[in-house]
Amino acid sequence: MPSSSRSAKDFFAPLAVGAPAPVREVPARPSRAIHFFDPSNEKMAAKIPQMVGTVDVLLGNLEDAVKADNKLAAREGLVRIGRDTDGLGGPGGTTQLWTRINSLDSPWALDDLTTLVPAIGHRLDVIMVPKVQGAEDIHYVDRLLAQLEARAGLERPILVHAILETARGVANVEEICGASPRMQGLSLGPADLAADRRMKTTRVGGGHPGYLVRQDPPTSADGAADVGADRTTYQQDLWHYTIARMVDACAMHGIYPYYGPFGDIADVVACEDQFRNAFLLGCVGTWSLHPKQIAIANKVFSPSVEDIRHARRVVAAMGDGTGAVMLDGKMEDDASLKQCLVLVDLAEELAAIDPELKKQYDAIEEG
Ligand SMILES: CC(=O)SCCNC(=O)CCNC(=O)[C@H](O)C(C)(C)COP(=O)(O)OP(=O)(O)OC[C@H]1O[C@@H](n2cnc3c(N)ncnc32)[C@H](O)[C@@H]1OP(=O)(O)O
Ligand SMILES: O=CC(=O)O
Ligand SMILES: [Mg+2]
Repeated sequence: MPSSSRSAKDFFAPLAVGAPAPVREVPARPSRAIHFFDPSNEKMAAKIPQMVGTVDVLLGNLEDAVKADNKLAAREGLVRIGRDTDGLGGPGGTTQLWTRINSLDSPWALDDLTTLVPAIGHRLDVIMVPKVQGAEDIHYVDRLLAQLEARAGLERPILVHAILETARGVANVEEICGASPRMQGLSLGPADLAADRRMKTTRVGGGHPGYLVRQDPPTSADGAADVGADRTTYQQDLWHYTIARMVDACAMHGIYPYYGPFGDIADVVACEDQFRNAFLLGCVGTWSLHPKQIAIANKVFSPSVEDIRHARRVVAAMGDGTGAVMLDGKMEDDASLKQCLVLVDLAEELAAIDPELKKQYDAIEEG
């Protein structure tokens, strides 16, 4: 039952006469990397046509990281790219086209929506809304999009993705996810969230060496603790709590969770670790801020050949899917089978759009 102020019977009704019918199920389209670009940056914009087909999602960013003086140029640049780029966005697109609009309290958000939907609404797959505080923000966008879609004669609804980057947004995460059938997913916004929570960090995502636990001190023969002794410390994940909440809220509402930005572009190793933590916890993808983060995201958010080999063995060993069996000294049953099916299904979805991955997964059967 969706947590919305609308009754269950009205939940899937269009919000404006002539608007397309809302989706009943959010399409599971691969979106391992949501690659951000600034459409007002001519060098970046020029690279977009050749990036189609090399990344699951291209996102024209209009919000933070676009200078205030360039907001109009970014919006217009995105309209041009959406209109003129083959294979980008819409039902037949090989790469999805998303945008991140400006925040709803900014001077730009209204014009972002009223410009983009009539101009390139047929190409736009998902609109990312930043700094979402509660269901009321989604309801506002939901109704406005329905009106704009009706006026533009669009045949399919544009989906909505919220960034979780305020304390109130985190507190309201379940109602945000259930606020509209348009809700496609959520991304973690660690930079704004850190500021809003008054965390004492200065980074865009990732860990912090000060957030750690330390091994207990050794004790001497008389039982005294030697607190000055060298002790191993273990850096902890600042984002574990929020990602886990986000994953549960998304799973409950049948929508998709994503990690967000990793700002240390040079540290490709820690970036991969952060992405993998999110993947293992249930996220389906992440943002990419720089071209070199696309390959990292594609690698991490595609199940490994080893995992698929194992998952297929469990599926085969479990026969009709009930009971318990032993495989390599380990017990497998209905629950581990379900985990394996998550991986096998994901591999099939990815293989359908990624020929290189398909070759690797197909080779498992031969080998
Ligand atoms: C907290 C948040 O809100 S995060 C989301 C908002 N932030 C963003 O969207 C940032 C997007 N990324 C960027 O702006 C840039 O990648 C930066 C500023 C991080 C680094 O930019 P640069 O210093 O130019 O990077 P670098 O010199 O390595 O770029 C190499 C090439 O890749 C291009 N490039 C860099 N980033 C991108 C991108 N995101 N998309 C496409 N091309 C890009 C550059 O234009 C450059 O092209 P060139 O070889 O023709 O000169
Ligand atoms: O928008 C992203 C963030 O981390 O803030
Ligand atoms: Mg932000």
